[in-house]
Amino acid sequence: MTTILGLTGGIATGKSTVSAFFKSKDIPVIDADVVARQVVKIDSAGLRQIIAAFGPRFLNVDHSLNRKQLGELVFTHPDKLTELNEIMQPLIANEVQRQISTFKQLKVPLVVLDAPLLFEQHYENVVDLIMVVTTTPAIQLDRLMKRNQLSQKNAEKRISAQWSLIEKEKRADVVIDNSRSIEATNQQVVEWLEINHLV
Ligand SMILES: CC(C)(COP(=O)(O)OP(=O)(O)OC[C@H]1O[C@@H](n2cnc3c(N)ncnc32)[C@H](O)[C@@H]1O)[C@@H](O)C(=O)NCCC(=O)NCCS
Ligand SMILES: Nc1ncnc2c1ncn2[C@@H]1O[C@H](COP(=O)(O)OP(=O)(O)OP(=O)(O)O)[C@@H](O)[C@H]1O
Repeated sequence: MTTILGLTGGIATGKSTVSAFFKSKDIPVIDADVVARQVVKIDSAGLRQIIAAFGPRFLNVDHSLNRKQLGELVFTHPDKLTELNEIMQPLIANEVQRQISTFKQLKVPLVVLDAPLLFEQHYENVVDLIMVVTTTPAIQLDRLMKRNQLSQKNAEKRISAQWSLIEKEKRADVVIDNSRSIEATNQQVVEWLEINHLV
């Protein structure tokens, strides 16, 4: 039997940091952000749909998607984010399901699904357990501003495009506090995996 562990949290709370730890332990990770890039790669049907909806100004000269420009639009215009989600979420869900089926056929014991929008896009029924990586709102804002070179106002808009951390924590099987060192975070993950006989 395959256990699917959903890994989520808020933007910049540390999902990629925790998923890197799983990968270092040879536990396979399906990364919804990576899938989201695959479904809009150059010449894909997904990219054609986006350009039809948003216009050719969102293409780079090499005909790839200009992610920075599209991000700036959708995270400051909620109606545009809804439109983007309507195009992208079915494409992402399809590919995620395909990858999960493959791992199940191969009887891989533990697979992680790293999905920032796990709750918002209703992946609860796709996973067996949910791990929420969290931190304080102040640390989240600070890490996001630094990583993406965003003003406080734009970082706050990106945070508010997702459910609040409190709502996500309430629905978790385990909450990992990523407010201190990465080692302290990894230690919490290992302890929980061991207690639950997942490694
Ligand atoms: C708007 C886009 C082009 C901006 O690209 P960019 O390279 O700047 O950001 P990236 O994809 O690395 O996402 C960074 C983080 O933003 C947050 N985020 C991304 N998409 C969304 C969304 N639709 N709603 C809320 N938050 C989102 C997530 O926390 C994600 O980890 C891109 O985020 C996108 O295509 N989003 C729609 C697809 C999606 O929903 N992806 C999330 C996987 S479920
Ligand atoms: N414990 C930590 N201490 C200091 N910095 C950290 C810690 N954990 C993560 N960071 C940094 O915070 C930023 C956000 O972390 P990360 O990219 O893992 O978040 P994420 O949840 O995957 O983000 P996104 O939702 O955008 O994909 C990164 O720049 C990362 O290097």
